[in-house]
Amino acid sequence: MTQGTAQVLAGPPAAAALLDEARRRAERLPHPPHLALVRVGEDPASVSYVRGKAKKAAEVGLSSHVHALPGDTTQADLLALIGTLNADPAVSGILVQLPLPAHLDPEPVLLAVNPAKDVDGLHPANTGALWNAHEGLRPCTPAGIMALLAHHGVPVRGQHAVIVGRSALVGRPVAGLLLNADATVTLAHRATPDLGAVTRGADILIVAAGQAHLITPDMVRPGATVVDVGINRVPTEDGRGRLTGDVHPDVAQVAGALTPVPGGVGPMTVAQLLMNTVIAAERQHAQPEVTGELVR
Ligand SMILES: Nc1nc2c(c(=O)[nH]1)N[C@@H](CN(C=O)c1ccc(C(=O)N[C@@H](CCC(=O)O)C(=O)O)cc1)CN2
Repeated sequence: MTQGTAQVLAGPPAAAALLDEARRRAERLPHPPHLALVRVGEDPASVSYVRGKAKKAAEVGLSSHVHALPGDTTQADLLALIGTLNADPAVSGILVQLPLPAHLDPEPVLLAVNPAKDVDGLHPANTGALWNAHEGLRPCTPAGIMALLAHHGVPVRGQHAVIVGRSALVGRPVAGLLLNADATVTLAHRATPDLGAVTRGADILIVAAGQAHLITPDMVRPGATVVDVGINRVPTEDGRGRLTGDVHPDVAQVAGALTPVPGGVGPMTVAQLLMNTVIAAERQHAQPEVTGELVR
């Protein structure tokens, strides 16, 4: 590490290691694990993320199918598809790409996925397992963050981790994972008074607030590890826009280590999804009664 410039916690090498492990474990199964990707509507970011997931699945020897439903799909039709995928023993994992169009309620949809096939880790059976440190499937971005820290040798045990943002997709579950890894955890959010006073106490600062450059250098303890989960598209003169994180680039002058955007946490989300699909397939192979309609 150069003085005054944070070590870069790059996502691609950590993601490659996770994908290698997924490929090796998938090869040991009698059939390639199958991932069902459900997308409703044509939101450009969702189209791109789902395409990326299917492409990476093929690269590691998993089969996948994109169930692309029209934007005016009803809640009943979406639930019927989930029911069909739950009942199909050839389907190892089911992912419903978020966000869903505004007329659909995501909660009953996530609740309908068989927890054993819930490779997004968002079913209450899996979030409950996470908070009780029981076996289950863990949400992809949070588990990817833990794998990224481990890959780069960042210790977690005994560290004070501060998380900014309490979303179901990132903030809440990453708090549970850090707690399970013996960190002392503080969860900050939009109602936290004097956010800087809280973030300055962090050895590990995880920012998932969805607000470009929310975290400025004065809010970071010198030498801290900073994980930027933000993906904000900001306008550029050429009209194409540019991705930037929730952490101001000048934080690199203060932090000990920092994840870039893009190229940090993002690739870990996809790699962890494929790892989760392999884990789900392994458990279903060992315990076939959790597939099909028997367990909901
Ligand atoms: N059902 C889910 N929906 C969504 C999730 C999720 O985990 N489950 N996460 C996000 C989107 N997402 C995956 O779905 C995702 C976001 C970002 C990346 C990524 O690799 N980002 C790149 C930049 C990509 C770009 O140029 O646009 C990076 O950060 O380097 C992958 C997946 C919301 N929905």
